[in-house]
Amino acid sequence: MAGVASTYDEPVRIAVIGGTGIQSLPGFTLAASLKVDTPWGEPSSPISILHHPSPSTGKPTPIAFLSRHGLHHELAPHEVKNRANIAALRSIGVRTIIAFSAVGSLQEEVRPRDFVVPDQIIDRTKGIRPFTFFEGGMVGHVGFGDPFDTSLAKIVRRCGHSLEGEGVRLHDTGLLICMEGPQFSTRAESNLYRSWGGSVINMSALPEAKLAREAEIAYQMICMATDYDCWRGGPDEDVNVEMVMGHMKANSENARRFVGAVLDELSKEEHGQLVLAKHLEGQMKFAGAMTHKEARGPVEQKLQWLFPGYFD
Ligand SMILES: CSC[C@H]1O[C@H](OP(=O)(O)O)[C@H](O)[C@@H]1O
Ligand SMILES: Nc1ncnc2[nH]cnc12
Repeated sequence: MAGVASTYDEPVRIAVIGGTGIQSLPGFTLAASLKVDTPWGEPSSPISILHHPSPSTGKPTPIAFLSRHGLHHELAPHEVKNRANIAALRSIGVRTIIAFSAVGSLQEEVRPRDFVVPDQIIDRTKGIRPFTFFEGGMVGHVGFGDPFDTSLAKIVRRCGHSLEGEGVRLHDTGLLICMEGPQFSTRAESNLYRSWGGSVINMSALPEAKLAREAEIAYQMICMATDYDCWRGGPDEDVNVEMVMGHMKANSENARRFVGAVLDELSKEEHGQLVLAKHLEGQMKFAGAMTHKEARGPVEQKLQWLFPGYFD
């Protein structure tokens, strides 16, 4: 990009991952566009560093923005460069991610254009996406009982509620089904997920959330419903891309306001420790050091890159 810096000297702590219909975050000042190479390859898109004025100090807080499906939505859900995305964000200092996703609703009360802050996930991906940093000679296990960061979730919910009455409808919790795709579900699958108590469905939460946890990054997804999948009506009402994009476009202003409110709040000094994910710091030093030094395989070098000093 002509005239835009390709480096950024300060660590960037907060990132937004944009999904379907959110390939950029207008209204912020573009300070740099970074091409980060990682041992897992290049991320889905260059990382934009945006300046966001902190409401408490007035100083600009840098925010990293990454477009999950590429700058022009060229990556299918199973082609998203999840490991490179998370590794690249961690390498520039990111410890908090707000991820955005267009989802199908599995419940009547979750209406198209409603927002949901999910608190649980059921994994219905098919194991074809690379889903861990810990393979190829170093074994690591990390807790995932709460797949989203519970402290971050509280802030996100508060911000969403502050916009209620201005066109934003928010559901505080939800069970997110993450399916493989790219084809949408069958009616039988959609009804099965409803019988499990599923609230919403997408194709992108995993392995993104798992990799963020492995990378010691606090992660919360904000979902926006765009359809009722295929359980509710006849074939005429089934989800299709036009429907998803139509609702995303019509409600994009609210989505941006929601993300903006969360960034305003996270930029406050009082959230400094949370934004640095101090509660997760160091967990992989032990979880990832299971494999005896002499027995480690070639992945060790990659993990040294991701966690400098952890596995010396
Ligand atoms: C275009 S509909 C299916 C597509 O939409 C969602 O994308 P994202 O989560 O990145 O907003 C869903 O996960 C699928 O990838
Ligand atoms: N019905 C649906 N299924 C999976 N992902 C989606 N994203 C938006 N709507 C969806």
